[in-house]
Amino acid sequence: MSDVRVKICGLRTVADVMAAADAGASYIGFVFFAKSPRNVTIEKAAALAVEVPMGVAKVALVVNADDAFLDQLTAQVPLDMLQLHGSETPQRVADVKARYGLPVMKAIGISGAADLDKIDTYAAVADQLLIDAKPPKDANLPGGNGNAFDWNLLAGRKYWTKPWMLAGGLTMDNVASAIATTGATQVDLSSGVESSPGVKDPALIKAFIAAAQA
Ligand SMILES: O=C(O)c1ccccc1N[C@@H]1O[C@H](COP(=O)(O)O)[C@@H](O)[C@H]1O
Repeated sequence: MSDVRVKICGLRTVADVMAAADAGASYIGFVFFAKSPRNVTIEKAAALAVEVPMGVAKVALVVNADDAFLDQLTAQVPLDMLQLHGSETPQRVADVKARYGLPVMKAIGISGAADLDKIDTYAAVADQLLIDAKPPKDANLPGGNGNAFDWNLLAGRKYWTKPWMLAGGLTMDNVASAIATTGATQVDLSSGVESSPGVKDPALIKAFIAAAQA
C-alpha cells in the first residue's frame, strides 16, 4: 500500500461524499461550472461541505470565475483549496490567492511537450499544480472529459517546486501505469468513477483508490 493521495472531483450528493471519504480520498472536489453535469450551486456545496469528515480537503473547482462569484463562494462554503481550471493567468492566480487567503491549485492542460513550459511559470505563483489533459477541440468542458495525455511527457520531470496532481482520463485500470510512468504522488479524477455523466459509482471510487494505492 502506497501513500498516493487521491482527489475525487465532481461530487454532488452526500452519498458521493461518504463514498469518497470512506474509500480514503484525501481531497474531494465540487464543480462550479454551469455546463458541467457535475455542477453544484453554492448552496448545495455548503450543505455537502458540512458532511465532509475532518482530514478530507474540500476543493472548489472554478473556471475563469470573477471576484463577485468567488466572494459569495468563499463566504458560504468552508473550503480548503480553490482549483482554477480555466485560462487564468499567473497574475490572476496570484490575485486570487492574495484576496481569499486560500491555497490555490492551477490546472494546466497538456497535449504536447510545448505545454510543459507553462508548469514552471505557474509553479511560481500557485500552491499546487494539476497537470491535466488539454481538452479536445470540440469539447464542451475545459476538463472532466475523460481523455488522457501522453504520460511519457512527464517521465523524468517529476520534480517541480510545488506539489502536483496528475489528472485526465484516469481509471482503475490505468492509474497504476500512470503513476509508474510519471512518478505522481497525487492523482485526481472525475469521469473515471462514474456510471453515467455526473453520477458517481461508490464501487468504482473504492476500486480506483485501492488501485492508486496498491
Ligand atoms: O469535472 C468536470 O466536470 C470539470 C468541468 C470543468 C473543468 C474541469 C472539470 N474536471 C476536472 O478535470 C479533471 C479530469 O477529469 P477526468 O477524470 O478526465 O474526467 C477532473 O479530475 C477535474 O479536476
